[in-house]
Amino acid sequence: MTHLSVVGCGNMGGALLQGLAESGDHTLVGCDIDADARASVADYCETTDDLAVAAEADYVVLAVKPDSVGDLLPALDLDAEQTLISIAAGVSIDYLADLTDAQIVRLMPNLNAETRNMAAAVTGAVDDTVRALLNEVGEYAEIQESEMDIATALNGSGPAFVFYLIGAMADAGVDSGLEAEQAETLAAQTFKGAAETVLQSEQSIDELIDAVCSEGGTTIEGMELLWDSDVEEDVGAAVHAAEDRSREMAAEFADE
Ligand SMILES: NC(=O)C1=CN([C@@H]2O[C@H](COP(=O)(O)OP(=O)(O)OC[C@H]3O[C@@H](n4cnc5c(N)ncnc54)[C@H](OP(=O)(O)O)[C@@H]3O)[C@@H](O)[C@H]2O)C=CC1
Ligand SMILES: O=C(O)[C@@H]1CCC=N1
Repeated sequence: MTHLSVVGCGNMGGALLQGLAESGDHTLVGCDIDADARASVADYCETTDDLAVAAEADYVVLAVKPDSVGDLLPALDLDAEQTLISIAAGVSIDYLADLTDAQIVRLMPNLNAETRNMAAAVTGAVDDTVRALLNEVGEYAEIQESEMDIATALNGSGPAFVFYLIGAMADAGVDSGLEAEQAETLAAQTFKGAAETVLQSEQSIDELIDAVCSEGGTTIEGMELLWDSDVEEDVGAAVHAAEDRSREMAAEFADE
């Protein structure tokens, strides 16, 4: 039985607790200074505002804003038998190692943990318990720490980019007369199904696009507009803007 605590039960810490609560052989504690944040995860775990209680866990997920890590981590006072799992964007293992004796795992999760569809990137002292926890809430890739900035952009920030695209597709449906709720369901389910198809199919993305485009049909009209546009470059630029910011944040912490 793994004893896991999550310090910071906001958007991401809360999503992890929600996803983990639905399965697995572990006890969960959520620690937050904010009463509303504690209330939001009370269905999924024991809650506390006492850092000392969170610090009793074998695995401690640090899910506070990057700026809070420097004050909070020394206060947790973890030992070498414990594992710290930091999800803070831009905060390096070297920076964390100066502040704790614990084994250090650096994880870039995403908000889809709450539905157990998380895509995560992980590096550092990853052991089988960490792997099992990540398997419970989705898919993960073990990467080099040097790849953390692009992972932060791709799978950490990525849900926001996808939400935006779902919104744009749904808005087009509303423009043409669908009810907002129907349009959102159709757009979101289309993304969900297309993602599952990409994951399960042995065909390439281009082959899958081709499979939807009937000759002289509807899809090719939209695809030709997309191929002639800057959308592909713009989506790539959005990912790289987030990657650049992650690198910039890492440099700010390295200077501290
Ligand atoms: N949001 C996301 O999708 C993702 C976020 N991350 C990373 O996760 C981390 C958290 O982000 P996010 O969940 O969005 O942030 P939130 O602000 O939503 O959550 C952070 C929570 O931590 C609480 N907190 C602050 N100080 C303490 C403390 N000393 N003890 C206990 N709790 C405390 C905050 O309370 P209060 O509000 O009162 O300060 C807040 O409830 C960040 O480092 C971010 O880089 C990583 C991947 C995805
Ligand atoms: O926007 C952020 O900084 C965090 C990290 C990745 C997703 N949210």
